[in-house]
Amino acid sequence: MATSPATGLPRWEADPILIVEHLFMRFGGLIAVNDLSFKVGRGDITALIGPNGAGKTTVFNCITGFYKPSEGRLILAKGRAPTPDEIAEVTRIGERSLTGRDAGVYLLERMPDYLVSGEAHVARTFQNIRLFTGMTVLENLMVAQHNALMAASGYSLKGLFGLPGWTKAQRAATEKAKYWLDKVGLTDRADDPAGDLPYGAQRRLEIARAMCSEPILLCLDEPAAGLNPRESLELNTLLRAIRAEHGTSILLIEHDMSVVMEISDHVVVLDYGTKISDGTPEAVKNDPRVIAAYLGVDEDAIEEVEAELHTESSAPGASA
Ligand SMILES: Nc1ncnc2c1ncn2[C@@H]1O[C@H](COP(=O)(O)OP(=O)(O)OP(=O)(O)O)[C@@H](O)[C@H]1O
Repeated sequence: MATSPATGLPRWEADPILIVEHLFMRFGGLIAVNDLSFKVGRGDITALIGPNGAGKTTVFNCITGFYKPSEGRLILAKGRAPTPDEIAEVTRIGERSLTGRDAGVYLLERMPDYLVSGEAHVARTFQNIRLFTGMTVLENLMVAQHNALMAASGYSLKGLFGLPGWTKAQRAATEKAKYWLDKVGLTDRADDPAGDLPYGAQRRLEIARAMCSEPILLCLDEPAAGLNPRESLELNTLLRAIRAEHGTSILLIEHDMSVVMEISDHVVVLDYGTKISDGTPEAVKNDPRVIAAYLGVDEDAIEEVEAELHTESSAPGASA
């Protein structure tokens, strides 16, 4: 577990990039997310897991501005952990963010999706792949940089006349697209329609597209869904490289436990919209409430699972 050298606390406590506080999401009478609080450590890979219908995608939709939460605060901290005073100040003044030279505090629940991605630099992928299937692989990565190119054009005709600022921005966008094509192993498919790629390659392209917007937090909704074991291993390598080489914090929803347990620093478990466990992969894996939720047993059976786990771990020769 990555801990802060100064405090010995896990990184998600010592230096959170995202703080989810008392999040509620109601759809009519259904409470999809019920008083959820957790933190995402800066530079960590954090997994949000739970049985089907637990509320995971709803949490993503709240963080990324697709849904406006019924209640709760979603604090994104750019640069460094915010002080309680900074959080209180931005909340009090009713603004979406408070930004300085080296850091910024964003209240994501106050921001529409295009500002969550464009200003707070939170990018996401979807459970059902959403590429522009008729465009080429390269074009998909260029479209992802549309905001930066529009800004360079001064929202004017500069681009049409090929003025230097715009030409430079366009070259930088092409270079970035090439870099990510190489990273995800799709350089030789650059000119093929994205829809022609095999499923695993489309998933990698989605991640490359998200990375082209230079996010500080990358939210991946089931990135390993539909991948074969070899592709799952490649995904693990790609996500580790993104974290190591770009310092991007990653929050992922995943059902594939080989991915979750292998690469996560921190795991948060939801069941029926409520957090039932939060800790290292090892701690969560052995939490009787998590085992019970996945096995679909009721509250009474949790004690039995707990007792069984205890017996197993204290049996002679049992490994820790
Ligand atoms: N827009 C919506 N309107 C009404 N109910 C919704 C809406 N979105 C989600 N729900 C409900 O909220 C609950 C949580 O759904 P959600 O998709 O967040 O779960 P999940 O954990 O992501 O599930 P899965 O692992 O199957 O993708 C479900 O009961 C779902 O039917």
